[in-house]
Amino acid sequence: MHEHWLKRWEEGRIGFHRDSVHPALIRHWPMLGAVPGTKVLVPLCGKSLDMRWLAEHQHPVLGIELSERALEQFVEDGRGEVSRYQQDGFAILRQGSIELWCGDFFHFHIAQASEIGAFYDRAALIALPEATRQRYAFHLAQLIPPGARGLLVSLSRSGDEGPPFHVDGAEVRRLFDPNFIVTHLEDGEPEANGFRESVWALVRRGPTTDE
Ligand SMILES: C[S@@+](CC[C@H](N)C(=O)[O-])C[C@H]1O[C@@H](n2cnc3c(N)ncnc32)[C@H](O)[C@@H]1O
Repeated sequence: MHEHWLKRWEEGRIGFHRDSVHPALIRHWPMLGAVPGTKVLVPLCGKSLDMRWLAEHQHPVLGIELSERALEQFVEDGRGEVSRYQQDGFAILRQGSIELWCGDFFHFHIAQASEIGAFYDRAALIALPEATRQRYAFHLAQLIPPGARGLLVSLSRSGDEGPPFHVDGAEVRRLFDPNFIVTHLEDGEPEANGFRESVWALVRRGPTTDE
């Protein structure tokens, strides 16, 4: 699967990339209750402009992405000095308050996640095949402290060829319920290609949450 994504970036087959900030982020992030200053984890981040929006809203960002090309394109399109360094086997690019870790999300571990207090997933869960989605939900829960919040933009679709993979509401609940309080926020309009996004708020369960 890694080869698949690297090849897509090489060939510019990145139809998932949006040229504008996702409206669900703008609409729902402020209500989530993530305090400004809280660092946001963005798994499988691509070169998403949503990271810039988060940074502009006083959230340091930590994105993780397999493709170096994606991350180089992100900083090229941005403003400000870029620093590059290595840490724990990841090549890291930093621009302003955005740090981009190049490598496999599943190799990113709790010791590196100490400052993370929120997360944002748009098209990360749905980029992964079924068995890996289970692993993803568990891994994310390991990285997120109790009480931390996140926004998930998932996708259901007709047909079973992926990525993007079909992830319905029942699966979102099945995957995340054990470790998160899961709230359905909205369903997007059905798109001509049969895709339909759904938006969810997640709060990491733990001693500080009520449920
Ligand atoms: C569907 S794209 C979504 C990108 C971004 N979230 C967005 O909204 O534009 C999925 C991204 O995940 C990356 N990816 C896939 N598997 C990964 C992994 N195990 N670790 C890190 N990145 C991964 C791919 O290279 C691709 O850029």
